[in-house]
Amino acid sequence: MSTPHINAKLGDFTETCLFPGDPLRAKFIAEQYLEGAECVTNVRNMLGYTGNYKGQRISVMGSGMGMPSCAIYATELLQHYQVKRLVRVGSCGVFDERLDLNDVIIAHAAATDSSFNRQQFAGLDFPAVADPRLLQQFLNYADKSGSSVALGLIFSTDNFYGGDTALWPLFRKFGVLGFDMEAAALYSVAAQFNAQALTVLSVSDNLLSGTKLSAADRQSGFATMIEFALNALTPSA
Ligand SMILES: O=P(O)(O)O[C@H]1O[C@H](CO)[C@@H](O)[C@H]1O
Ligand SMILES: O=c1cc[nH]c(=O)[nH]1
Repeated sequence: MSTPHINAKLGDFTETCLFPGDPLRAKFIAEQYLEGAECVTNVRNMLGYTGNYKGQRISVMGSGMGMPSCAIYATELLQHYQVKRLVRVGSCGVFDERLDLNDVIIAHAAATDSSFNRQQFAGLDFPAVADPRLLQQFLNYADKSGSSVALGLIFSTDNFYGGDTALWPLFRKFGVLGFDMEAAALYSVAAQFNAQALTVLSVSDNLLSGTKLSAADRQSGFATMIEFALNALTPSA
């Protein structure tokens, strides 16, 4: 079987799939962290892999950038490939002086400027929230391992370059830690298919200081976030 955007066979994906935006980050995770990783899909170079981490099978696939792309891959994985759990391991920009490059954030919910969720939900406001059991699992692992993670809201935007900085005080007041471009749609697509989703982000852009990671670091860095997510998903391994 295949879908318009995935050419894997049924059974090639495991129930749990890491879901970075960058397909080359997916390749990096597979090659650096998964034993026996095999590429299971490559349509449009949106690479997906399955391998073993500490003896447990796990998949990783790119989502692309932005909510429309993320929603296409999430839908096909959940609807056709029997994936049950999507964990976004993404990058983000922050405007909070307590956070800096490479810090790790867990987004328990996402506000958005996108109309995607209203289109999904009959024009009404949808609460884009992480799966509570998966969130608890990650928080428990953070406590147990002493991992430093910030827990908060994220703002998923359609507009990487055009954000209005005048909104930052409002966002701060409401607990928004930073920006990504996918979490809000990922959470509604997961809800639609009764699946679990969580977003973990590593800071790539400090919007206050203007410091930012290189393209190479966004592709092949983020070890703290990647190892945190893999270990939180395999706590007994
Ligand atoms: O690094 P990824 O996971 O792609 O996430 C962030 O990076 C991209 C923008 O550079 C957007 O997709 C944004 O959400
Ligand atoms: O959405 C994003 C991702 C990374 N950095 C940003 O500033 N925004």
